[in-house]
Amino acid sequence: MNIQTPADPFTLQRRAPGGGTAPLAAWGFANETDRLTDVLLGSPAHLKHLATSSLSRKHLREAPCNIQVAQAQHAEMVAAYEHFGVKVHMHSPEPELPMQVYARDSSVMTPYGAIITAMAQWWRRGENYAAIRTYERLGIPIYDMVTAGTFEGGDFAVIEEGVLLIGCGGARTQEEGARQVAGWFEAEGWEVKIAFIDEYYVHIDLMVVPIAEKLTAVCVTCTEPWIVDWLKSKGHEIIDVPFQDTMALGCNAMSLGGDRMILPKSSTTLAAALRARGFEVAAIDTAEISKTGGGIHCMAQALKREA
Ligand SMILES: NC(=[NH2+])NCCC[C@H](N)C(=O)O
Repeated sequence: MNIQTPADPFTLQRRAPGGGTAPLAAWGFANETDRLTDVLLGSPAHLKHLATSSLSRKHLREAPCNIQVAQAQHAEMVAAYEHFGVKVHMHSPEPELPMQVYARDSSVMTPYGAIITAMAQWWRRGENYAAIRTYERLGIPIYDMVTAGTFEGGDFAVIEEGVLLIGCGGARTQEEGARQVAGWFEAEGWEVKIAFIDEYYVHIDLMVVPIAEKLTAVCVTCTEPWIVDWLKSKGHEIIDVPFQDTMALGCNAMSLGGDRMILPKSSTTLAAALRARGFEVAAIDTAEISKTGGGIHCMAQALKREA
């Protein structure tokens, strides 16, 4: 007998106030390291190199992004997901949205539905509205929307099942937004920590990124020691990514589960550490895209992972 679970209907606010929201049946994940089946990406069709952060400003000054090369690199990344059998879903590209390629930030997927975030920079605010339309089109319910200040998805890091690390640099994710999201997940029974970071680093996913169960990539040089100790206290092994690689988005990789990883070609220390552990590694040249301030993890939103 084949009993089909009824899909959860699209709604703009699925969150049960006070906690106890049921996980989605057809979408979502328990953690960020199970086998990825569906990913949400953004098109680089309208990508522009803007001075969005210290890092992107430096590249803009020295050697601006060649957009055509960046687009070709993005296509290779898409091919890598497809090669690994991951279904790729795309936001509808809009010419007014120059940073839509960074699909991590305008929303975040959770076990209970998507959160629509609140982008800090004016040229990214429209991405939040576009994201609502994307989730409606895909039939994925929205858990809730951030209404307290700003919150960007790169600062939402599911460390393991029921454990959340929220980055708060002030310039992108503000403390008000961080506390609102923290409150929701505490009500759901999660352990939540807020990491106050310097705005130079933009988002926490520059320096702390899940690889596999109890295995996390961390730039130990720029990550507060309490975070490393906290991860270790949970039994996580840390792969230390060198500072220079980290600033080239080398820590900003995407776990596909099943000991498979997509990471930037330049991230040779992380790649060697993973290969030594028997991982299958897809190393993509994303150097041109990354001049605009983000990497592989910033460009991807896991919509569904299977245990
Ligand atoms: N999740 C991330 N780390 N995203 C990086 C986004 C980069 C983009 N240039 C911005 O400044 O908004």
